Amino acid sequence: MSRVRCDKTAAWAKLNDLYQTQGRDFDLRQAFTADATRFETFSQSAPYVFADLSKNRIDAQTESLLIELARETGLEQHRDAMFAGEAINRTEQRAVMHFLLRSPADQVVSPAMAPELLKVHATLDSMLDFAEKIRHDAAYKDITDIVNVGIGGSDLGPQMAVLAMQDFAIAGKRFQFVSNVDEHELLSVLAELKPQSTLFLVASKTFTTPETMLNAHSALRWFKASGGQDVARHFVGLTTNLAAAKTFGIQTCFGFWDWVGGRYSLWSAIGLPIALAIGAAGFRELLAGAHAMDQHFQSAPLAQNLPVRLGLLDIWYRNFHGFSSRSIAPYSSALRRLPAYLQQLEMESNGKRVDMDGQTLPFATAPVLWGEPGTNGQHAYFQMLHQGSSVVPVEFVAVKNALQGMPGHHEKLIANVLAQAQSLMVGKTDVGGHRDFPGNRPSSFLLLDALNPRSLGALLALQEHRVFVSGSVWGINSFDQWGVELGKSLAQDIAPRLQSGDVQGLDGSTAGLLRRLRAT
Ligand SMILES: O=P(O)(O)OC[C@H]1O[C@H](O)[C@H](O)[C@@H](O)[C@@H]1O
Repeated sequence: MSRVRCDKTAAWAKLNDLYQTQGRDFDLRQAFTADATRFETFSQSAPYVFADLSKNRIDAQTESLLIELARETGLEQHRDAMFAGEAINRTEQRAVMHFLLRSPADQVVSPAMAPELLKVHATLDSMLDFAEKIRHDAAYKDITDIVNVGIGGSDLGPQMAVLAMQDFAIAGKRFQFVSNVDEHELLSVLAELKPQSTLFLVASKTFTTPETMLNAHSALRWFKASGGQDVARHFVGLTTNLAAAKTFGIQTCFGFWDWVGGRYSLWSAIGLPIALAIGAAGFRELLAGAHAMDQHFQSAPLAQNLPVRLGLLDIWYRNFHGFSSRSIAPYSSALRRLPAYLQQLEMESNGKRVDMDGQTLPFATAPVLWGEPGTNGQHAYFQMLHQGSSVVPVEFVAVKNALQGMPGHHEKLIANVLAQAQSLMVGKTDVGGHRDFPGNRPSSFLLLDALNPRSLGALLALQEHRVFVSGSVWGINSFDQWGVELGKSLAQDIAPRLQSGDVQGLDGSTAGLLRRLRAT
């Protein structure tokens, strides 16, 4: 499919004019004064997620031009190509079908996808049976600790989701995540464990990632050295590379397929820690929430399509306002790893400066994504959000109904998230100097009725699709990650040099550091 580059479309030129004439000076406070229905116009209900977008620097004209831009760049065709199973990951000649992992077994799909859907459900069923066995079978009662060894997409998604689902997690089992090759991480986890009560999940799409392989081998060595007997019972593989897992000594393996990108893999076997925590029914709820968002993305008109509205807003801010970052502020301690998960999702997907054909793009792409849970961030970097010299759009995530074990806490949390979004926008300019808040600082507000498996699934699928939308308009391949390869191969080159001291061919700085590291 040949597509028009976004900056060559008529809509882009019109958006540019709009920005120069009105967008640059857009004032949120005036916009609310002028339009009593602004909240309704710029809020959007989607499955299990309500979004208030009204505190963003947009009006009806901006949104309609952004939609024109989406149409001109072929967003809908691109989306439909993904859902049709076409190989839209062109640099790796792969389909992008993580949505299939959450499609019900009786979903009508194309003849080409039907065998894949069968494999998905066969694996899902056996993985969930296994999870239930570990959770409830008397034979596995002794397993109290589950250690996921993986990195990147084989760590961030499951770790974030297990933490997010803490209110639903089985009692009596602890979940740990070892990702860093820094031995401190593995050592501190192992220090608390006994081999006979530990289940290791070696999670790696490729089963070649050096950090994961070293951590897994070290865990295996510890297991044997501490008297562990039955490797097959205590090590499970989650991978597309079943042969490599077998060579490692693993017998129980749950597979997935090359059409699942690492950062899109928590719905696959990589989600086993989540299933162990919340059970088969809970995991199916997570998938159902994501599937509902998939359907919304596929079928809602663009103007009422939440992933589309968010993704296009990202374009407006990045390419016209020039905002170079977005802060994500989940007002939920359970969602404390959401920013890290979203960093990989967005920055590994869209952190690219060439189009599908490798041509350099003359405009900016993925913003820097960063954040911490609220209210913690307020006592750290919110100073800059309120009074700093750069405007950073904030995305708040809040939960309406939460478990209320202690009086007052949830209300305080909600009062704070509302107050932050409000004060960023309204500002305060009657005092002068240090005490002035310029206001007019944009934010989006995502509200979940409750944080449960279904709403979490929907929230995450929403984020996946909004990243798809901006990547698609920019014309980049959101599904490869060549940018991580160079560092990997140079690390392989450097490792033996740390032993030999050979600095031949290295740049001056790396050579100098290597000499210093070897000096006695
Ligand atoms: O799951 P694995 O094959 O071990 O890969 C783990 C991670 O490492 C790679 O370098 C990629 O940048 C990530 O996209 C991936 O999630």
